[in-house]
Amino acid sequence: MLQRIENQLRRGEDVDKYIIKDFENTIHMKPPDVRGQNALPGLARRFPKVIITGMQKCGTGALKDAMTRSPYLAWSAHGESHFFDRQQNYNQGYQFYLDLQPEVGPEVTVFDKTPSLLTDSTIPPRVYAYNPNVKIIVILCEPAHRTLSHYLHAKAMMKSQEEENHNRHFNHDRMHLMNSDSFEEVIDSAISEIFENEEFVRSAVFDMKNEFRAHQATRAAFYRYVANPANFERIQSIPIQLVQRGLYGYYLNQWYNLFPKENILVISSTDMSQRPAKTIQAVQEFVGVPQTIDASNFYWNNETQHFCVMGPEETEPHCSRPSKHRSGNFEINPRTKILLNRLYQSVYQDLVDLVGRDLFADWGYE
Ligand SMILES: Nc1ncnc2c1ncn2[C@@H]1O[C@H](COP(=O)(O)OS(=O)(=O)O)[C@@H](OP(=O)(O)O)[C@H]1O
Repeated sequence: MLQRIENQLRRGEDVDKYIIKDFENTIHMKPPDVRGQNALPGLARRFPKVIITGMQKCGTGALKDAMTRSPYLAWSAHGESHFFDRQQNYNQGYQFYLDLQPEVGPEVTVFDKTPSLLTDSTIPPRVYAYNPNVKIIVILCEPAHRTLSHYLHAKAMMKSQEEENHNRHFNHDRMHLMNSDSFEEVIDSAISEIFENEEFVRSAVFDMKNEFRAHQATRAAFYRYVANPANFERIQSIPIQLVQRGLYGYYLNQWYNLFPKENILVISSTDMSQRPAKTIQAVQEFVGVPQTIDASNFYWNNETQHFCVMGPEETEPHCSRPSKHRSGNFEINPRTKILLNRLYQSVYQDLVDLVGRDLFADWGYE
């Protein structure tokens, strides 16, 4: 298995020179019997054949809600498994993962949705070691807006955790930033930290007087930062995560290096949001289940400005909750938008090289 992963990782080029390959001690070497378990007759827990790996805050919840309307698709009643990305879960092995799954018939495909999987370099080899035939779904959204949505989400989570006096998986040492600082201040401080040792790039990114031309240097410095093992712990802190998780091309490349292209479906959050029926039809085709979810399962909700999903008959409709924390209620200030655009435009081509530009025309990057 290890040799197979190493051979696969050698296929990629260019972006790969920044990629971490030191995963030997981080994976379970013996794969589970996915095929045998999933072929059991009658009701049984079944291993996920499909994983929605991201992107966090890009509409993974809406995608999951729509998918679970199909009688041929099911996900865990425990919610996001965090099996591959939380060491305490992964250490417990595949039986632990199986125990989280729903009991369903053999005609049902179980899927996992854990949107924090996409942007952690240790995860793709773990998922490959689990099942090299697994199908991966990734939903992507405009990365600058994603940082805002992630910030609001983190703040709201932190507030509710404080209220519950509940110390879950947040890094409280660094969370002081989130308590007092505005979104703009948090982004400034994250960018300063990422380019702490890259004076030329840092000055260029923050320079509002001159046209930004340092795309190549910014890309290289950003990738050096995320690939440096000395930064792995810092990357887990919310201020850095907000910015680092927009490196879609860099992280997607690690999945494409391991898995066949036809096993990865990348969709756009704009499509999910504006054309949910078409999107979910593409998902059903990719997963290989009968087309049971179509336009009749969606209706527009003016209050949330999103489609709600309904059906089959015996189930309640579901609409995303209107909330004052929704990023659609906020504007990013123009200077912060420029900073974030400079970063993400510097790395945009790596994403385009993998999945083309058609999906992202509405980002305004061209
Ligand atoms: N129905 C529907 N269709 C498409 N997109 C929708 C829908 N409802 C919500 N949204 C968007 O999803 C954003 C939340 O993304 P996630 O569900 O991936 O968040 S999470 O990572 O699971 O917390 C969420 O971001 P925020 O509004 O900032 O919360 C929305 O932009």
